[in-house]
Amino acid sequence: MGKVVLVTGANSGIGLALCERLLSHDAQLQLCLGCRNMQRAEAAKHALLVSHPKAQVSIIQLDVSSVHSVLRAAQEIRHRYNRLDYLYLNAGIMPNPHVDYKAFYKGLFSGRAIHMFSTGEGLLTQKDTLTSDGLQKVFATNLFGHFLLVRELEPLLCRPGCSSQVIWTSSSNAQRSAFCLDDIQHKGGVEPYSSSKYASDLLSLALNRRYNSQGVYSSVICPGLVMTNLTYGILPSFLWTLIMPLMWLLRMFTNTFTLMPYNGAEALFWLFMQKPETLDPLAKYHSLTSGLGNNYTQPRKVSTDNYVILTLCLQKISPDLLNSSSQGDISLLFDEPYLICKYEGYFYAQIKLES
Ligand SMILES: NC(=O)C1=CN([C@@H]2O[C@H](COP(=O)(O)OP(=O)(O)OC[C@H]3O[C@@H](n4cnc5c(N)ncnc54)[C@H](OP(=O)(O)O)[C@@H]3O)[C@@H](O)[C@H]2O)C=CC1
Ligand SMILES: CC(C)=CCC[C@@H](C)[C@H]1CC[C@H]2C3=C(CC[C@]12C)[C@@]1(C)CCC(=O)[C@@H](C)[C@@H]1CC3
Repeated sequence: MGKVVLVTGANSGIGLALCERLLSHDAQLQLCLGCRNMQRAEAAKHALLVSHPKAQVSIIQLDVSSVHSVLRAAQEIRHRYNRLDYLYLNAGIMPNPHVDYKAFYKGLFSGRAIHMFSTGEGLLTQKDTLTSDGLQKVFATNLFGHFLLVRELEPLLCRPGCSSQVIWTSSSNAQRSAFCLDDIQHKGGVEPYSSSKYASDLLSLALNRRYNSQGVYSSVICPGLVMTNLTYGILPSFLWTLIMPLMWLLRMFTNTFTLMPYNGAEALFWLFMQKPETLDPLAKYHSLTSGLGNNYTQPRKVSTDNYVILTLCLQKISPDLLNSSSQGDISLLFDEPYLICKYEGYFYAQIKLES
């Protein structure tokens, strides 16, 4: 049986480009596309089969923002496969983005212009909404649903004598300043995207602590700035077309302008070929494209110094261990040295504080 790979958000952008690259590399793969929209999923499957007619590609309906959908999809995946070698947690959203042009012009003439272009730091805000579970949508999509998926697929990921990889599509937009322990869903802020990506970096560290001994290795990547549905939602397309020559020029100064989904998928693909035991749990793997168009992957330390290192150790406990909990309320109970985050009295996160 070939390796089993599940990719969330596989029907477009970086996820779809990754699937193309994986199938070109290994024709024996059993590739499962985790998508919320079946029509878009079928179109993606069709496109993959046109270039790889013999490939084994299946679809699982999965809305990562919905607890019910994740639980149902995980059950179906456990039924279909007896192993999972790679779990790509790639689906992500940045709803209703707004560019702060004042900060942009200020940044242009500061010494941090390149940093601003490669991280988007301080330039973007978003308006979040609620899911039907009553959770903040960005948190539920980019982080919580994926966490539930990992937990629910544990029996396929943790197999004696075998190793598996969990790979998060994070971002260099992940910022410590956007993440607040008292508000992990980012209910009260305007940078839920940045907050959710920072939390995914922390969560990946925690997953490594918890699962490495069972052969499961978690990594985070940043694909760079890639032109996809997500980025086309930030500026009107005519503006992107206008500034495109500038973006190609900027590649000479920052290799983070990968621009094409194929390039953005570089680090995701690179990780596929690594021995997971050799990976650095404290690294974020960046897809980079040089001015001459060469792709490569570079590990950079996840920014965890100069402030408290937070380790999210997420676990599943029985409902009776927790008392009252209202639907959609991820509440935090302080229990030194842990913060316990609960959801429907069932899932909770232990956030250990270290100095
Ligand atoms: N583009 C960029 O510059 C960067 C992107 N990223 C990250 O890369 C990842 C992929 O994004 P990208 O390819 O750019 O953008 P796309 O919008 O092209 O892809 C996002 C994918 O996620 C899927 N998705 C969104 N919400 C859900 C959900 N609730 N359940 C299941 N699938 C969902 C989308 O499905 P549907 O088609 O149905 O909407 C789509 O397939 C994201 O995590 C993003 O944050 C990180 C850094 C930079
Ligand atoms: C209006 C003009 C002339 C320029 C505006 C440029 C910004 C819209 C653009 C500059 C850096 C970009 C960037 C991202 C979004 C668009 C920018 C802010 C991201 C935040 C997109 C999502 C990610 O995850 C990051 C890695 C990107 C970092 C750079």
